Amino acid sequence: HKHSTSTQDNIVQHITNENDGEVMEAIDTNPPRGTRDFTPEDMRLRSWLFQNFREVSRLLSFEEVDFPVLESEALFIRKAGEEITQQLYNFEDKGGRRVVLRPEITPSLARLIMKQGKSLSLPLKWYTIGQCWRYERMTRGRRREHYQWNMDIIGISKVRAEAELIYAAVLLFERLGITASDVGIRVSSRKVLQAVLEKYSIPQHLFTKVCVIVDKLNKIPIDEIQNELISVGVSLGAVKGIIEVLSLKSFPELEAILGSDKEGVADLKKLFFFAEDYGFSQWIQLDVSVVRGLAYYTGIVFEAFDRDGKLRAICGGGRYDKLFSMFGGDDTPACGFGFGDAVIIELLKDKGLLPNLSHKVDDIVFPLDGELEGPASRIASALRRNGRSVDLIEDKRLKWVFKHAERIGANRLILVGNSEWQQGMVRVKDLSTREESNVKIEELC
Ligand SMILES: OCc1cccc(Br)n1
Repeated sequence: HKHSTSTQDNIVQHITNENDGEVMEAIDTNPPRGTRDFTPEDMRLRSWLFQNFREVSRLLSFEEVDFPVLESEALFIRKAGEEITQQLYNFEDKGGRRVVLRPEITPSLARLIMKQGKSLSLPLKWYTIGQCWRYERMTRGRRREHYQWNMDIIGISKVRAEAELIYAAVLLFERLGITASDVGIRVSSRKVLQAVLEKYSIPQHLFTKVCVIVDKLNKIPIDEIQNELISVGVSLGAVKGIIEVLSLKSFPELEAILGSDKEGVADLKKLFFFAEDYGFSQWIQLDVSVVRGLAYYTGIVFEAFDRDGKLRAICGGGRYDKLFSMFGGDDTPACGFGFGDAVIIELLKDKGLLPNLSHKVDDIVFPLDGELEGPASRIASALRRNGRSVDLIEDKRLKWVFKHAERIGANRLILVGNSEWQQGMVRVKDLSTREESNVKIEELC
């Protein structure tokens, strides 16, 4: 029997075990704060999404790789004040090592590439789908984990690599039924911001901090952006200049301020030129306010957004040519993107594009009475060896079995009955045509 005492968080049920009277507290059935369980229905949707990630990766000849979710904390200690490094899910393990549940994938990828060194032939195109973590005070009640599809191209310095990546994201959207009228991709280059800082002779060491602050544009009030820029040492004149450039949305405007020979402008023009051949021109737009919030981006950056403006960025990425040297390795050109598993599902819901996925089984095998359980198992295992998914049912009434067959969308209901079995037959009901017939065992598979 149970008696309940209410505590701070929830009703704690003390179930008194009638055998030895020991009071055992019922477990809390919720997963840890900020994490999710995936029921079979949830998992079908997630697997459907991930299968699309994998298929696009295959179409672009990317190879799958994987890394531990647990990483050394040192991989993510950066001084640029990024949100991602201020919310590390970090702890000390029993060996006294400072470790984290990784907040992103790219540093692990760079670590593995550095580890393999000269034995790797470049360029390479790698992808992975992995769970990433952050430890955010629950004041904001946001998730603490999500899965990210990462695509990275290492060893190509030309803008062709960014075009391949943006094309991969567009291909994924198209596969899910999303069009360029649902989603746009804002594109810019940090080299543009670099040029602005040079124009106002802002010291180079402020570059990543300025990028991280400017990434908050349209997320926090503009005067807070200005105050943060000033607080890291940017002059008021430069702040005005930065804000002005960030509002630019066309190449003529940009060239008027920076000149057309600037590397950043040339890269972007090339990307827009490639977009014609790839067929994703309708998806991309120049938007200099896009900088992305990661310290290590150095060139073209991009992020996909829903044109209704209701959701956070769907995916984002860019070029990070300095990450390897930051880790003490050789300079290696690199670019990539991350694509989370949460915002895209919200977008599909909003657009009525969620797929209708049900539990699919080929055959249900059911012995009509007790002593036919052996033959039923034999039939089930033969069918399974022939690649058919089989649900072998026992201890149920026939009425339940028929309903169950309908519920899980089985193709055939195979009833093992005495008289048929004596003739080496079983009764088969085709659940799509509703036809019933006796079938020889050997003709079943
Ligand atoms: O994209 C930022 C991020 C990183 C780790 C976990 C979650 Br949820 N979100």
